[in-house]
Amino acid sequence: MDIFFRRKQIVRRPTLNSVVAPLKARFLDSRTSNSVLGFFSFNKLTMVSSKPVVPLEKEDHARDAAFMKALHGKSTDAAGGFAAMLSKDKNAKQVAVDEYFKHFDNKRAETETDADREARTKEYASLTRHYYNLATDLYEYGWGQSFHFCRYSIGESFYQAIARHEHYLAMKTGIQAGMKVLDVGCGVGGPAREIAKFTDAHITGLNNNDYQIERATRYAAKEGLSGQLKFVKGDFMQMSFPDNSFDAVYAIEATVHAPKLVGVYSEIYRVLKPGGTFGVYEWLMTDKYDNNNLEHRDIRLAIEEGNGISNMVTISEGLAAIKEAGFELLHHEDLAKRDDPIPWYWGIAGEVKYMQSYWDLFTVLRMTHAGRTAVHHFTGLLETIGLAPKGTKKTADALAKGADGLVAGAKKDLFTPMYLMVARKPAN
Ligand SMILES: CC(C)=CCC[C@@H](C)[C@H]1CC[C@H]2C3=C(CC[C@]12C)[C@@]1(C)CC[C@H](O)C[C@@H]1CC3
Repeated sequence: MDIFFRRKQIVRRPTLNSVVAPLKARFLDSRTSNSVLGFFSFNKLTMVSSKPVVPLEKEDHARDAAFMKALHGKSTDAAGGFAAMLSKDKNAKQVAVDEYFKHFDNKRAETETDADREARTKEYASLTRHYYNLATDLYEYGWGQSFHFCRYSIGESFYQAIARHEHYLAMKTGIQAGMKVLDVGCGVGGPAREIAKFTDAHITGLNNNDYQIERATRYAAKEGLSGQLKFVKGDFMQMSFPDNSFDAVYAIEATVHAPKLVGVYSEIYRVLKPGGTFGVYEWLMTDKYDNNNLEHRDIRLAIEEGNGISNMVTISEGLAAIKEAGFELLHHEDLAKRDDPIPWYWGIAGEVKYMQSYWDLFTVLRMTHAGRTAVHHFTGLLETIGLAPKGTKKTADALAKGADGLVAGAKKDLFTPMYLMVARKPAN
């Protein structure tokens, strides 16, 4: 409480903190007495051939569902990202902002230590969940409902290219009609809907963010796909599915949120049937990345902060992780290295010259520097007049900084968002 005097009388004026603190307390985990909005407990470890890989955060689905309701309320039903952004609860939003940015505020590449990175990985699930509590509406507004990059060809529209990237992974993973398929880190379900229509498979989307699950479920129903698709809440480092439950598994630019890739790949291996295939587009630093090089570290940290990532690793580490999980690697390739006429990052780099049709203009302008500057000022204005909750501009700025990191990483050949790995769980 902050105290000030009015007409010789002491009046207690609630500060944002005095409102937010009880809200944080409401989401305390009674079992651990940790603030599970941010902290973790060592109750479980992922194991690879009986070796512990990484401590896992304790899950609490009831707490997450309550927080989702408090923060997003009826905005789960809003027609588009921008409309949804305006109707959040401002105190809950402050909690999400604090819980996400505590991992990155005042952290600089110059002074970053291994302990900073380790602290982030210990809270991987809360970090990512809060990132998507903050970023999902902006993603939908600026990009659509498929949260990934893609390759582009001449004359192809933005959404056609996005769908083609999804079809390609479905094809490489061998997804067939009637198969039971898992989508790990499904976002709001754009790829799952497309792949379900493309292949006639049954797809389960796994996601740790309740808001995205609500939106994914609603979009699937709207397209009449509820019988073919379902969306399940859960941490991909500790899945609730029994062993050997899926014919195929895919993941599109999602497993990078894991604290350790071998952890999530091992869970995928466990739930996949023997002989089943796993296909992934992975975000990785290339093997040119040198953690002792300040410029490289700066780029990696900007990508992590702007994209909700606790610990991004290199291509060699990604390949080692998939093998360590037990997979037989069938194919691996950096698709960013294909000889494409249009680079994957052109949209976020604001290179309008690559636009393929005037129809794309509306989509593409929102991704460009000009579009981002407009969002920066507009969200600032909306916050000032009280139409958008505090933290909206900070989130938009972090996404923009992350986008600059992605472009710098791509141009310096330090980063790829489309390292394709296709792997098989050996048949018994
Ligand atoms: C975070 C991971 C692992 C994957 C998401 C990939 C992309 C869909 C996003 C990465 C950077 C994002 C940005 C936007 C949309 C979604 C991404 C391309 C915006 C264009 C949304 C509108 C904002 O005003 C600017 C954003 C820049 C970054």
